[in-house]
Amino acid sequence: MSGTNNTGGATPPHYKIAVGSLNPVKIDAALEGFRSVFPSATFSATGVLANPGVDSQPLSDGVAFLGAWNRARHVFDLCPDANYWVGIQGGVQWDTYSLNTGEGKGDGGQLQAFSWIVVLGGDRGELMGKARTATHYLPSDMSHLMHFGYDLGLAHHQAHRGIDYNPTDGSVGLLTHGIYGRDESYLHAIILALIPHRNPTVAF
Ligand SMILES: O=P(O)(O)OP(=O)(O)OP(=O)(O)OC[C@H]1O[C@@H](n2cnc3c(O)ncnc32)[C@H](O)[C@@H]1O
Repeated sequence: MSGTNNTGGATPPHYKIAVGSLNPVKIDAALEGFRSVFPSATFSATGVLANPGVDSQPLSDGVAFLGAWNRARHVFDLCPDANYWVGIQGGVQWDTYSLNTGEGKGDGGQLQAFSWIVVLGGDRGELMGKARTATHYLPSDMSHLMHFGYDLGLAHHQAHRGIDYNPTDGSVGLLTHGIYGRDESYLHAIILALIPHRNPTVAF
């Protein structure tokens, strides 16, 4: 993939990333993550509508991971000419360590919010990296609403009427007053999910 440019220097290799989402925050985070992990290459990223194969609001760690994996596999099928395939899936899970209820599950417990990221590479998508974003806890009024079927965005809207989150900051950005946004949380996890790709001779 490398050649020479008209100044005589080597042209850096270019790689295509296919992201299983039309959400610009996810696509931009994936692109930025690849660029920071592989600074001597160039990248372009395309978002594609991929099927997570799970509920739109996953309620467990495992289902959220499955959503990320399904998105990555689906975008692999849809974009065979890409070099990397990325699935990002948000989810929530009842805290098993909650001291509030002693049960840590169901209404009255605390909800953790996070996303899973799966990055596939290799000719057949056989090289997989995965990572979970940082976790934050949702306020109890939101957890209550989500217990009754609201998704995260709707629960925010309902619980904090008048203070809508912006898509880039997301839930975590609203709750940290803009110190740590959804974009940054995706970026950090993309970098971690690229560890096997950055170290292809190491077994994970
Ligand atoms: O278009 P896709 O890729 O599906 O992106 P999404 O924004 O819907 O995000 P996810 O499917 O990954 O997240 C699952 C649910 O959680 C919601 N969600 C995820 N992150 C959020 C955040 O930071 N703030 C508010 N809602 C969020 C989202 O709207 C979904 O209903």
